[in-house]
Order: sequence, then structure tokens, then C-alpha cells
Amino acid sequence: MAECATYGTVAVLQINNPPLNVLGHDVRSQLMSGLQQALQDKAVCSIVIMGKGQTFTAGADVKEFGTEKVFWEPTLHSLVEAVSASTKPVVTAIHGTTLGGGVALALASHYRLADSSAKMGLPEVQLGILPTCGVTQRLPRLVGLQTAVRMVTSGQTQSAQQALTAGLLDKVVTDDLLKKAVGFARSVDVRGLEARRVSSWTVPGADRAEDVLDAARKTLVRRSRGAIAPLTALQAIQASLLPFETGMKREAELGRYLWTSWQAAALRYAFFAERTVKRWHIPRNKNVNYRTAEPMDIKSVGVLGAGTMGVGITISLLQAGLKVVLTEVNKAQLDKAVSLIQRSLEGKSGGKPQPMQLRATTDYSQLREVDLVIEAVFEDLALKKKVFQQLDAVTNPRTILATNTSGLDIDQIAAATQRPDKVIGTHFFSPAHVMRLLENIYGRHTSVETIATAMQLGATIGKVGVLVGNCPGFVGNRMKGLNFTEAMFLLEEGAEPQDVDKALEEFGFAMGPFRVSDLAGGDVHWRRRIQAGLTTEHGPPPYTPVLYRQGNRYSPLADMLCMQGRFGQKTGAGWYRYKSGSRTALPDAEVHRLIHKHRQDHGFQRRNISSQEIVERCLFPLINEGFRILEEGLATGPQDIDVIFLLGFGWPRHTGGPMYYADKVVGLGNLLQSLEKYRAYHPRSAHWVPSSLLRKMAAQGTSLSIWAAGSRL
Ligand SMILES: CCCCCCCC/C=C\C=C\CC(=O)SCCNC(=O)CCNC(=O)[C@H](O)C(C)(C)COP(=O)(O)OP(=O)(O)OC[C@H]1O[C@@H](n2cnc3c(N)ncnc32)[C@H](O)[C@@H]1OP(=O)(O)O
Repeated sequence: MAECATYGTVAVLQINNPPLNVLGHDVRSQLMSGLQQALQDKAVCSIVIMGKGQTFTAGADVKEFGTEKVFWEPTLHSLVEAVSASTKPVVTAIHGTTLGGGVALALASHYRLADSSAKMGLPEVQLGILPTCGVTQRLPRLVGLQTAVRMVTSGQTQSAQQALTAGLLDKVVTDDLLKKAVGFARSVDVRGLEARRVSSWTVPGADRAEDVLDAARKTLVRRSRGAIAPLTALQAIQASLLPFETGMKREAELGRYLWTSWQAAALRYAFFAERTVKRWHIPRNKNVNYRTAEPMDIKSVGVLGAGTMGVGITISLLQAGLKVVLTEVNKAQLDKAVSLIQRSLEGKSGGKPQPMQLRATTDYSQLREVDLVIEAVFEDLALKKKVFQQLDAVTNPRTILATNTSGLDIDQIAAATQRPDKVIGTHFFSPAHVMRLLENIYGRHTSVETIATAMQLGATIGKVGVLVGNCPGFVGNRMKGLNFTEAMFLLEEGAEPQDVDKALEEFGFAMGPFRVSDLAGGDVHWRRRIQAGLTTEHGPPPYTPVLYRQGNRYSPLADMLCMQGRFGQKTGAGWYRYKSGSRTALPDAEVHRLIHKHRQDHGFQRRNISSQEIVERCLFPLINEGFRILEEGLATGPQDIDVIFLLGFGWPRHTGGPMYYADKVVGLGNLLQSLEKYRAYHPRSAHWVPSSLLRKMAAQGTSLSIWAAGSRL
């Protein structure tokens, strides 16, 4: 856990708790006793604290957070204070990615040394808590308010060089950190110790504090969208302008407030959910799971289709060092794609992709020897089936064929081939080289090896892969579609697009559904509705009621906009209007007139609709659908649904995701009651019928987390 050794007059305490040296109770205890021994040992003049393995430490053990263990002595706070109070100089030697509590230990030390490849960061606000243990008081004294605010409120890591420039480090070294740290510790003088205690310093640039804090507050109010940790952290940093002991008390007060908040619990859940989804199984056949599967080794990937998705996917693959054959029948489109890819990679790595790594071609037969192909052509089932038939003919029979469809039937696509066991859905989210989610969809015949390979590929290219079953829209789009349906009903009943967007943005989404629709292009879903027979290019299908389609209430408002060519930002008008070259959504009198006339034509009585009703009506049907998905065995557990929404649809992270939010914030009984209430008002919308799993759980008074714990392997 922690090892102690002496090198002449230097005692070295080395954390050894693989893989990430987290500071659990055992590590803290051993570090504390090592420190005390070194202080008592007359032969020791100075002390080095460092870590073995891949990192100094990734900080506190987050698994202890929901438990009492975090308060067992020595707590992290006691350990940090013991380091600060040491009567012998303490040098912290940092390598790898050092986070949270690791930075707290470094700040309390008298000297800080790092390997040139080290990174340092304070991710606490991402866990809904505050960097305590004196971090918010010592850091501004060392690096100034501006850098402290940026590090604490963003959670982003700093490179060793950045940390050195900011004043966070005293020295950056290359190679043999142990030897260099010991040498450094030998050279430091115990007589200067008092002056090396950061707690005795004042914050540099304190005269400009008000401006810095005001500007930060304004940015954070806008950016944090309901998350309380960043603004609370700012208050703690502000307290560094007070005497150190007073500031420490304030930090503890604010720390307690966040520590016990529901948002901290939700963010902790989100942290572990992202890591739990890799432990997948198929609910209907638990023997098919991550343990029973061996992935194929993937070295080369073909990407078919060089549109926006194909380009993003290619960039992701190249960045991970895979060989890519990009295939596109349209030569002009292919050339444009190659230049986009090169520009994107130059921007990131400072170098062009190696000619060996990217081969661009109009010739399908070049895909003959790749290990896996990802098809990213236009979202049309007939086209995809044709493409898969061709791929089946030209590629090696061992090659896995993946489709980037966002909702079409994987089984129908697989049926176009002679190898349905090697066909899988790999649904990337746009922009594919930025978004971290990869929704992997198995079909009826997909083999366990194919599933494991798609999941492994996700990890290789830095994505979080979530495995789901095959159904229209899969998990993400199947649930998300209901949000937009209900948003349009709200317009019919009296809300304006900006009311709906504002309510959901206040809930925490970066953009409300109408702004998202304008960004994505309304025509995409219009084409899907036409394909599904819900509408035509000229209005409702013959003999079809305007407000009722395929057994459900239907709003034709989005179709009406599309029929006028209002597809969103790309046409300068959609639910909003846009000035040329601008992305700012401006309310549009045309849209208001269209909605007003539609209400009059169909006898809707306009009423005021509260933000609460907007949020509930847009989100509760989606959550209800999540319960159906669990019931149908299409996701391994609620974490999988939550991760899809957190990483793919901008669901506010501080609420944990839709299923966690329903379970822990709304409460399953309350959710059921609300569904019943809205169902009574809207009997022609099937999405208000509560799922039987939800009913069962609410009746038993059980929680989704308990159910999930039993269902996960
Ligand atoms: C009244 C009370 C008042 C207030 C009381 C306050 C008390 C507060 C006490 C302490 C607070 C201290 C501040 C902190 O230190 S908070 C923790 C800060 N650290 C983090 O958030 C680290 C997060 N981890 C990461 O970002 C990554 O793991 C990274 C270090 C970058 C490594 O990434 P990667 O190589 O991709 O590895 P994985 O993410 O897959 O992780 C591998 C496994 O390790 C588990 N893990 C990671 N970090 C932690 C951690 N800090 N604690 C516990 N476990 C951790 C992760 O879950 C993986 O496990 P598994 O393979 O089982 O899934």
C-alpha cells in the first residue's frame, strides 16, 4: 500500500496501490505512520512522498465516498495537515495523472517536483464536491486567483510545464524521478521551512480579486446550468482572501454542503456508471457476457461513406493508430473528406496522418483485407441492404460488418449478407470524433465475438461503448423521440418554442429540443416520418386525421415547417430564424402565426403552461420508455441507459441520467402518479401508459438501483 525506505538522510514514502494509487484508508494509514517514523528518525533530514506504477495518485478512493470509511482516521485531511506541519522538509514527487487528494498532498508539501510527462488536475467538481483539505486556500496563494479558479472550477488537467509556469511546481525533471527527488530533497534546507509553508503566504494579485471573481461568476452561472459545485467552489476560493484559518473553516463549511448534496451522489453514480457499462451481458442470455467473449484483433478498418459521419469516424480511428480505408463512390466528396480529415488531424497532432494509415478510394474492392468495415452511408434501409450485400461479396469472410445506422433494423441489414453473425450496429454520435458515446447494437444472430470486438474497438478509440438490443431507434433515439413529440403537443396547447427550450435549458440541457432540431436539421426526421408512413411530402397521408396517426395523437407542426423548406439553421429558418452566418436562434413571428393558426383550426384552447409541466411532459415519457426497454431486456441495466443519455444527448450530468433521476430524485411512486395524471388528460398518447416494470417497482416500494444490483453480473 505504501512503502518506506531511506536513502542516506532522505526518507522515501512510496504509495503502492495499483492501478492508480488511490488514497484509501490503508494507504492513508501507512503514509501517516511512515511520515511519523521519518519525523522521529534522527538520521532523516528530509522526506519524499511519491508513487509506484503508472501514477503518483489519482486522489481519494471514490469507492469510499458513500461510506463511513472516508472519515476513518487518518482522514485525508489529517494526512495533509500532518504533511503541512512536518518539521522536516517534505518534497512531493509527481508522475502520471495526479488528481484531487494527490494535488492536496503536493500543495501541503514544502517542495513540488514532477516528471515532465506528469499531469495535475482537480476533478472534484465533476464529482459534485469541493477540493477540500486546504486546496482552495493553498492553491490561490501559490498560483494566483485566476489560475486557481480555472483549475478548480473546470476540473481540467495541467501539463507539468503549465504547472511549472503557473508556479504550482518548483521543478520539472526527466527520467529517474526517484533519484532526482532524493537528490533534490538532500539539497533543501530545513532552516527555510517556515517560509515554504504556502499557508503563510498571501494571494498574489489580490487587488484585482473582485474583477477576476465577478468575471468567473458570470461565466459559471451560464455554464454550470444548475450544477451547484462550480459556483460553490468559487466561493471557497474567494475565502482564500481571508486569513488562512478563517478560509479553512469556510472551505470545510462549503465542503460539507456539497458532500451531502444529491448532486454529488448523482455525479458519483455517473462516474461509476461510465465504467460499469463495459461489464455487459445480454439480459436474455446472461451466459453471453464480457467474460465469455474474446474480441478479434482489429488493426485495419474500412469506412464506407465519406459524409459527416464517415469523416468523424475516420478521424477517431486514425487518432487511435488504426489503418483506415475510406471508401466513397463520389470522387469529389472523397477528396473533400480527405482534406477535412487532414486538417482536423493536423490541428490536433501537428502532423498529417501517415500515408500508410489512411487510404482513400472509390473502389469497394479495396476493402477486401480490412478486419472490420463501418458503413456510414445515407440512412435508408434499402440502400444499406444493398451496400451490405456488396460488402459481403467483396470482403474477407472473417471481416466484421458494422453499420452506423441510428435506428434501422440490424436484423434486416444482416439478412442481406451470408454472415449475420458478423453484423453489428455501431452507432456513433455526431460529431463522431468528439462525442464519447458508441451505442453498439447486437442483432438476433450477432456472435459474442462480434459483440466483444465492437466493444473493444470502442475502448481502443477512446469511446464509452454501451451494448443494447435491436429495436427501432435502439435505446437512445427510441427514448429521445418521445421528448420531441411531447414538445410539439405543448406548442399546440399554448407554449411557444422558446418557452419549451428555456424550461429544458434551465433543467440543465445545453439546448432545448427546438434549438437542437434546428441545429440537426428538421428534414432528417421528416424523411424518417415519411418513410414510416406517418406523413407525406404534401401533408397527411390520404384519409388520415390531421391530429391522429397510427393509433396515437400526432402533431403535424414539424411537418408543416419542413413543407415550407424550414429545415433549421442550414436554411436560415426552422423553429427560429437565423441571420445569415449566425447560429443565434431568434423567435420568428412566422412560426408563431403558423402555430396560432394551427391551434385555431383544430380548436386548441391556448393556456399558460408552467416550466414544471414542460419538463415533466418532455422527460417523463422518455423515462417511462426507459423502463420498457429494461423490461424488454434491451439494455444490461439502467446505467447503460443513463450513460447513453449523459454522453450522447447532453442530459445534465449532475442529475445522474434519466433513470437515476427518476429513481433517486423524482421517486418511482411520484413518477407513476405523474404518468397517470397526464394519461388522464392525454388518453390518445400511448407513451403515458406506465410500463409494467415501473408499476411493479412502485407497488413494491423498491428502487431501480436495488433491482439493477441484482440484474448486473
Ligand atoms: C462532512 C464532510 C465534509 C467533507 C468531507 C470531504 C472528504 C473528502 C475526502 C477526500 C476528497 C478528496 C478529493 C479527491 O481526491 S476526489 C477524487 C479525485 N480523483 C478522481 O476523480 C479520479 C477519477 N479518475 C479518473 O479520472 C481516471 O480513472 C484516470 C485517473 C484519469 C485514469 O483513467 P483510465 O486509465 O482510463 O482508468 P479508469 O478510469 O478506467 O480507471 C481504472 C479503474 O480505477 C477506478 N478508479 C479510477 N479513479 C478512482 C478513484 N479516484 N477512486 C476509486 N476508483 C477509481 C475506475 O473505476 C476503474 O475501476 P474498474 O476497472 O473497476 O472499472
